Amino acid sequence: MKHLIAPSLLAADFANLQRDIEMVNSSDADWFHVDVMDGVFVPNISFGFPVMEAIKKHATKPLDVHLMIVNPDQYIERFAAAGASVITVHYEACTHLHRTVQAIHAAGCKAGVALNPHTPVTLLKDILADLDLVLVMSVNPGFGGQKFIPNTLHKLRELKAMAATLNPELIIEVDGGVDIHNLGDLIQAGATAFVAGNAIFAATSPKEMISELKNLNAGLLKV
Ligand SMILES: O=C(CO)[C@@H](O)[C@H](O)COP(=O)(O)O
Ligand SMILES: [Fe+2]
Repeated sequence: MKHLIAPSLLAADFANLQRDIEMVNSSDADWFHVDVMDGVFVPNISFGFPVMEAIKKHATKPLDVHLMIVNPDQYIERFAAAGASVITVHYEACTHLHRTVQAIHAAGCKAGVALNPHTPVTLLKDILADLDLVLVMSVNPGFGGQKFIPNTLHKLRELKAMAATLNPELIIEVDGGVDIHNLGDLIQAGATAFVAGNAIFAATSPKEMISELKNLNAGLLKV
């Protein structure tokens, strides 16, 4: 299956959000990546329900919601009601991760778990079969426009090997510092979905950059 591209609206122009959403609607992108930050789990605050509901009103593609918040359980149903298709919680923010994943599924969404750069993928072994997606953070969460951490490539390879036996359908998403230069290596390492903020919205033509990212021919790269 062709890899998925999820432009991160964190890098969009919030004063022209509808324009940027419509650009993504008409592009080769697959999902909208929606970064929710609470100022507690991460040292930054992005936006909450009113903005997400406004995004949902205009978006014609699924919302891939990345919750960088403590106590995500408290808000699963509200994020589902606000239009999330995928809800990803952080491993580091969940005491009862299995229960949280069940709650995401009960709310009718795909369930994802995100790992900070320091968190080993092996910690997901006993829950991998219950997940739809694992999001491997390739920067420390909290900000767009950061530099890609190269160790991510090892983590992706390890996760791909684990998923081959435990959950072959798993979507392996990578988030942070992804661009046209490292995308090929990331595909080869096993990632199947790519978040990109700066690489898209700071490009001369964001829509063309989405097409370049989407159509990078992984077939020409030896997987
Ligand atoms: O979750 C996050 C940051 O915490 C990301 O989704 C960023 O928004 C990605 O931005 P770039 O690194 O691609 O600019
Ligand atoms: Fe994100």
